[in-house]
Amino acid sequence: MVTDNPSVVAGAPLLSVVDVSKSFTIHLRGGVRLPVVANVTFDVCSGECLVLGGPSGIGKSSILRMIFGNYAVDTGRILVRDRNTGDVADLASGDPRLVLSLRRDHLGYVSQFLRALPRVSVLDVVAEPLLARGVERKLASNRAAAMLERLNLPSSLFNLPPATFSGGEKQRVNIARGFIIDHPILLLDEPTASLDEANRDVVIGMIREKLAAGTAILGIFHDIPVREAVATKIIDVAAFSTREAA
Ligand SMILES: Nc1ncnc2c1ncn2[C@@H]1O[C@H](COP(=O)(O)OP(=O)(O)OP(=O)(O)O)[C@@H](O)[C@H]1O
Repeated sequence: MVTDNPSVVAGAPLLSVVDVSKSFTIHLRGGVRLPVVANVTFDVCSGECLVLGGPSGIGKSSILRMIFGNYAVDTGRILVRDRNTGDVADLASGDPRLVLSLRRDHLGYVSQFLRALPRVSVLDVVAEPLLARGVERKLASNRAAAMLERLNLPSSLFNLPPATFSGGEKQRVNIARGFIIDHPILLLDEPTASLDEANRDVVIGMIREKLAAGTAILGIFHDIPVREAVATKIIDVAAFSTREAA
């Protein structure tokens, strides 16, 4: 990591997960607790793509959701480092305002499924993160269109809401929205699961560009060619599991 600020430790991780554990309480089953992971500990540095591996149901998506603040952690810390100042914030113990500000400035997340408001056009769905940061509408729309064109989404779809799109089309909209901002940390939950080979290759290229620009990426890729193309390190989440895979 290159910085002019002496307070920043060169090569310090942008994301550190420290001794995190998580169990779910199933209220419909009389409050039974299902432990999922414990002692989850790893770092992700600038330019690194750490892949979470392991069997279905072992807790990979839950770890991403905890890091994005969608799931609360039971114990442990999720440390997000500011790459300019070196300041570190613990998302795990932060209030919702801290979580929102870390999402705005540090954490991008591409989930498996697009959650879009009804009647909002694809262009607006993708441009929204830029508009929220004060980018002028025309410029934001142009950048959204360029991103969607790169992902081979037909321009005839740009002004439609994505609710009725195919799985692969929705996934490309989701990727465009997640990649349009240069977040220092990017969380990817199977971003290529519904894509054909040509579009998968486009996404591999986009991920590699982010890495070259210094983004710290944490991802889940069941697709082995994608994993091999982008991973700098793979962690087997079974090592943190507290139970058998589902
Ligand atoms: N909100 C929730 N409430 C209750 N249990 C949950 C919840 N979210 C996840 N789980 C359970 O936690 C376990 C881990 O799920 P998770 O989705 O993290 O696994 P995964 O490794 O990502 O699986 P896959 O590879 O199939 O996507 C599963 O047994 C799942 O049923």
